[in-house]
Amino acid sequence: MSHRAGFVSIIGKPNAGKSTLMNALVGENMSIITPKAQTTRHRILGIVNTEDYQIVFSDTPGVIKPAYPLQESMMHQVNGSIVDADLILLMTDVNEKHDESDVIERLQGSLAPLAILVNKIDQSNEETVKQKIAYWQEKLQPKAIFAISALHKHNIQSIMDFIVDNLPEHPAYYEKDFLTDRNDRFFASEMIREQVFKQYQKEIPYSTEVIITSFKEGDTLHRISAEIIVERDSQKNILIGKNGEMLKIVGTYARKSMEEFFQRKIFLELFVKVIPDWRSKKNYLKQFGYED
Ligand SMILES: Nc1nc2c(ncn2[C@@H]2O[C@H](COP(=O)(O)OP(=O)(O)OP(=O)(O)O)[C@@H](O)[C@H]2O)c(=O)[nH]1
Repeated sequence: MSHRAGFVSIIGKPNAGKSTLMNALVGENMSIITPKAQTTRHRILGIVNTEDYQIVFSDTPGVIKPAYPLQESMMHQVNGSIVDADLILLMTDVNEKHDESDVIERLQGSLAPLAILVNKIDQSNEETVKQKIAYWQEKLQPKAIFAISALHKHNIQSIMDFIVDNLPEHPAYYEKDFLTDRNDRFFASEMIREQVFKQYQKEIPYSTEVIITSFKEGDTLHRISAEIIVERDSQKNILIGKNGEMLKIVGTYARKSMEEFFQRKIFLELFVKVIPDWRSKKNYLKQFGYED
């Protein structure tokens, strides 16, 4: 059989479980996962290679109506990955109460085959799952519908089989040892951002960006320095916490994630910096990698 390769985009609302699925499919923790919506801000490629095929997955930010320029950039990345897709996986939460018209609108115009994934069935019952499947069947007539639990890796293999069956015949797009388009600095910054999303409430996570200012690689130890950027002095105080306690917690957990990811000891230094309104300023968004 000849070689197959293609781009598979995972699209859906915030919190549907896209990053959890991508990690389950790729078998690595490429995308950070938190209980808060809008955790993923960039399109991230995760690549699965075998001798016979190459699947290039795109995890994408959740579809929202953008309220500020950072979110506009996030939605450009969603559109880009829909345009590129050979196959689209539409991720939906079985318990989603709102209609998903904004997601469906974005998919219009795409000719790529569509599979719908009804996720989090571990938090549902047979009757509801059946109703959801019937709903999506009628609404979009997809090529396939899967009831899954990304978290418990339930039905993941059926999705993989479907994808491989539907991949176009094509030579590999990337070298076969290539697993992602992102570098170690990106993953390091994401592991810090993950802790900011987990440890703080309200607007702090959404007002935060993480910049790696120094990354010195060693055989047994990586030395990493990072700046956590917030929008206001009040946020800086919350981030640091009384006697620096909160920042210490972020640093400890982020360091542990990094040690596991890089399989090295990590020395991590964190600084907090205020850049007023960075999420709305094109020059900062560009500098932070959001505008292409
Ligand atoms: N119970 C249950 N929870 C899940 C499942 N899949 C994902 N989750 C949880 O849902 C939350 C959101 O998961 P993510 O994978 O970050 O969702 P996402 O769609 O990438 O979110 P955004 O980055 O906001 O677009 C996390 O707390 C996950 O653990 C599932 O199958 N069952």
